[in-house]
Amino acid sequence: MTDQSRPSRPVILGQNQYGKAENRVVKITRDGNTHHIKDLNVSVALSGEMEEVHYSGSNAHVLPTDTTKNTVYAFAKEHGIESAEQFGIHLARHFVTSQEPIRQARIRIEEYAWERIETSDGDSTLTGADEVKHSFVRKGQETRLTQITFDGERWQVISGLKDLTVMNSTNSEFWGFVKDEYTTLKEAHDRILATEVSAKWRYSWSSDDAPMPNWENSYRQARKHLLQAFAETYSLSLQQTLYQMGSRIINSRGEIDEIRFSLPNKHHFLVDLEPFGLKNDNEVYFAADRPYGLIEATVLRDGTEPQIPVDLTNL
Ligand SMILES: O=c1[nH]c(=O)c2[nH]c(=O)[nH]c2[nH]1
Repeated sequence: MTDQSRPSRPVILGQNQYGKAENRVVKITRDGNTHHIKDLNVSVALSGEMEEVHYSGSNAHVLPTDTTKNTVYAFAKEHGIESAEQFGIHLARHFVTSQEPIRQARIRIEEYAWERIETSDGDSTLTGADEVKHSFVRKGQETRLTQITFDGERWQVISGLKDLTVMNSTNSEFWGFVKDEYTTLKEAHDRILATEVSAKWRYSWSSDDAPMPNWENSYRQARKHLLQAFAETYSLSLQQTLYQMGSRIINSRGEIDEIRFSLPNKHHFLVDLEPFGLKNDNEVYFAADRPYGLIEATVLRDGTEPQIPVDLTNL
């Protein structure tokens, strides 16, 4: 618009940008039995000739934010995610070169790092074809917790962890569930299973007359058994995985009698890429943050009384 044609306005538009923020894209690459994860949070901000949509509401220059979201997921399939930089460059170039009014694209990406869970040598219940490398723990330390109570005579020690995020990119199904008139969930025979483990375990030690457990070693071992049980369980529900994690700890650690889990089911939905002529062969997922299923239970040694409060959210 030239200066002559621009209507004079008492209030003018300053810097502006728009796009879809925080597109949570998870890409699984299957290299035979070995799976690789790329887990990104991608925010798109576009700017250019966007005066009219602000002044008059004309959308003639507006590529919908919904389209920018679809582009992120379609590009994950079409171009893969080699690195956050390569992926962001692809996207930015696409928006600026394909849409005349768009003069600048800013792509911000957070990448969440994952490392493989080392499985146990002999304990695994998986055999042969099941033994895929598909289990990951998110990098970054979990928070370790403990609560000590003493009444002058008896001790109660409850320890545990929170924010330990784990994912299996296969070996998880969910089907055969109750269906009523409101049920729309499709049965899943190969889904992602991901959760952020919050676990509190109670030590049987309660008297100064008994030897104290080695707290450092016990924590390390409980964490290890929990992770290995997660990785080595072929899961038909998160509830089953929860029980497996708890029973592995109770069976392997004589000093622990009870364990309480709170497991959010971090849903990963397959993105429908059909509208873009692309087949999504269990590769590109939308990682939803809410709502989430919340699976909670106590697992305890037979013959012991539960003592961990059910709603112990923070120690
Ligand atoms: O492992 C699961 N347990 C459930 O109870 C449940 N419910 C649901 O919708 N998805 C799942 N997944």
